[in-house]
Amino acid sequence: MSKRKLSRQQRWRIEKIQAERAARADKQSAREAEALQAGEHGPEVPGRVIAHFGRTLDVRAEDDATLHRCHLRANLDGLVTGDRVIWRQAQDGSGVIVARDFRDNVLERPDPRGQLKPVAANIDQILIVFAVEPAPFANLIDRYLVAAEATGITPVLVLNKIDLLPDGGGKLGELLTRYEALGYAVIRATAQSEQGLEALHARLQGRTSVFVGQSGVGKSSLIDRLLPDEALRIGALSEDSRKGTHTTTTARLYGLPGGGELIDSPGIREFGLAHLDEQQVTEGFVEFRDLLGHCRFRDCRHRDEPGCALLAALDRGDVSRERFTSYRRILESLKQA
Ligand SMILES: Nc1nc2c(ncn2[C@@H]2O[C@H](COP(=O)(O)OP(=O)(O)OP(=O)(O)O)[C@@H](O)[C@H]2O)c(=O)[nH]1
Ligand SMILES: [Zn+2]
Repeated sequence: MSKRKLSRQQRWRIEKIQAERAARADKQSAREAEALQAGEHGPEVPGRVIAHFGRTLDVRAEDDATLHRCHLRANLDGLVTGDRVIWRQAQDGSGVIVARDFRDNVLERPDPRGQLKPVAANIDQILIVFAVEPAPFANLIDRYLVAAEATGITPVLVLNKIDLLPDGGGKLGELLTRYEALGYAVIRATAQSEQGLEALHARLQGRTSVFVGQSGVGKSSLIDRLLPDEALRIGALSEDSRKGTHTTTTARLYGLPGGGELIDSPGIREFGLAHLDEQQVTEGFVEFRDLLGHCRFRDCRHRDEPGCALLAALDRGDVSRERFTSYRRILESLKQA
């Protein structure tokens, strides 16, 4: 047998395997389509993914907020917590997801191999929690803001542990005024008392939020207060997921008793800056945006170039020294990473 013939035969085998695989997938789709057509499922209704475990997902019906264990139609993939979907209910209360709605946005995180993976979708705001103690190190808030800006999701600053704040607000008070002047919402909170969360409750109403922030700032304490009923916190879990290890890793959507929704997972809490490039960092500084494109050189890197619009704004005092230094430091740290 000639070499060429052999390779043709190999090709034929591969094609045969692929055809068989496609046929199997078609068959499954056909079975599903048949079941759907036979009226074994109810009408198409909207829902939201509140957790997912591979090809099995928990979906909350939008009309009555009931939870349903659903599986995916064969041709649908890559759903994440927070996705809005169209699904159909089976007689036993389970369901099949038939379509995914457009996403307003998606939060991504690098997997262990460094590849970006979506973890949650349709988030209205990223609550960046920091605290009086441990005090945020220089640039920390800017780092989070830049990372949040890159997702297109609105960042909100939450200063926790205000019970530990010195009279007059101290240095942190000044810092916050600076961010408020840039247009960021700043919420003051303390997990020490129920009244300490009033501003936070108001901000969470009617929105889907995630909490991020450095270790020890009180994210767990705040979330425990917001979801006081433990049953509520695990209420969404079905039998198998409670037994499995998924609970600690996958993102989950919780309805807050005071209104609003929270998507939470250890991975989301650690959301940071790892995967940004220089342009994203530059655009992540909101006060730079109107200046970008006005430098004399199109490829200006805003270091010491003549006619740099950013440096001119810095000289005029329109851009704060602290923020500009922070910008430089963040770029430096990207190079080292
Ligand atoms: N004084 C004071 N202490 C607080 C407040 N919120 C949380 N703490 C304390 O701060 C410590 C850290 O709180 P956690 O809720 O575990 O912080 P975390 O952000 O979830 O930390 P990680 O789980 O490491 O990410 C705990 O000892 C809390 O009791 C607050 O508002 N005021
Ligand atoms: Zn420039």
